[in-house]
Amino acid sequence: MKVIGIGDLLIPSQYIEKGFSIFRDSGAELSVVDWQLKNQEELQNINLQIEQYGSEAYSVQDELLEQIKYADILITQFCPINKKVMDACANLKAIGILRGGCENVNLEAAYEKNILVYNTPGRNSSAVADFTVGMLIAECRNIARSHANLKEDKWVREYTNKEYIPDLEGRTAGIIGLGTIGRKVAKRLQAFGMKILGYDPFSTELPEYIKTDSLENTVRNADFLLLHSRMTADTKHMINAEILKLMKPAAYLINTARSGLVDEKALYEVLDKRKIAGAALDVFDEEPLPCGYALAALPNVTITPHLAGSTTDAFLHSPYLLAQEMAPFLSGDATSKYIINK
Ligand SMILES: NC(=O)c1ccc[n+]([C@@H]2O[C@H](COP(=O)([O-])OP(=O)(O)OC[C@H]3O[C@@H](n4cnc5c(N)ncnc54)[C@H](O)[C@@H]3O)[C@@H](O)[C@H]2O)c1
Ligand SMILES: O=C(O)[C@H](O)COP(=O)(O)O
Repeated sequence: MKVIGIGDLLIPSQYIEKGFSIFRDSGAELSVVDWQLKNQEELQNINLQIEQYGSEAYSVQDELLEQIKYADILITQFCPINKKVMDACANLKAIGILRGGCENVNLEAAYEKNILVYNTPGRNSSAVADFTVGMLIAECRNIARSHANLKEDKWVREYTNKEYIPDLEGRTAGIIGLGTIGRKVAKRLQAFGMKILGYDPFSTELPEYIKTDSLENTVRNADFLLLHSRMTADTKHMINAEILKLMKPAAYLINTARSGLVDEKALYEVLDKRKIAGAALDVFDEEPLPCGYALAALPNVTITPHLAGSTTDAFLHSPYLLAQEMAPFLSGDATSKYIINK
């Protein structure tokens, strides 16, 4: 078996190479190449746009196709594995994706060609869950804006949310999407003494401290509304102007999932008019943020540049987790794994 890892700017080839130690025992022939991107901006735009337009919109350079054409197994995080790539790799039997989502794989094409697709759910779920809690506290306790003010020699102790600064204990977290990350966030917030209410039409076997309700009731009751759903055609703008109207004036919205889950213009309106207390956002309709982005200028928003999943631990663990997932395939007793995005 020839296994080829394709590194990118987020998981460079040296991390993939370390993760290959598990594959090594199977006697596979291992190599790694890099998907050469012009710059970080290109990667981030591709990450977002893949989910919007489908991976066939992107071409992989001919030089890369030449390097990977004999692969039996391809491993990558963000490199588009579209029909063109599958056509170029005549022996391809399996694709391993170092992500929870497989939006950069043309799953239909893989299915037609009988190529198995493996993903790595939860590879950075602890990273995102930790970060989400940090964002929540940073926003409602004015940590980031106080920091920015002090750096400019400004001693400011009062902000627009001065009537809405909550203790977390006893408050309600409304979690939309109770997958790997949503559940880890729930566990962390429960430890703060918060009540956990959630909405996820597909979730099963939840811990007893997570109560579920409709989307509307979850939003109505939340002191903190946290978005952790996957981005699909069905979830696009699920948090629209009508839903935002249901939020309490003292509530905060935290989004470390995907910006498309929220109608960003409607969110701007409710924040600008102080219909909700504030928001903390790691993801945006346009990434990297262009200069003068309206949301960024609001005084009741904490923002970060799509950083939630980026810990060294997550990058290091990803290839190991995927290799474990694919071990049965390498030892010849694969159960078919065709991933269909919800
Ligand atoms: N900011 C970052 O750096 C970063 C890093 C990793 C993941 N993410 C994003 O975080 C989100 C969660 O990731 P995950 O690994 O927990 O995914 P996951 O697939 O484990 O969980 C997603 C959950 O969304 C649920 N869902 C689907 N449709 C829904 C709907 N209509 N309403 C409510 N819930 C619905 C699914 O049932 C699932 O339980 C994803 O959007 C992912 O892209 C962001
Ligand atoms: O950059 C991100 O948002 C994540 O690393 C991608 O997360 P996903 O693979 O779970 O969609």
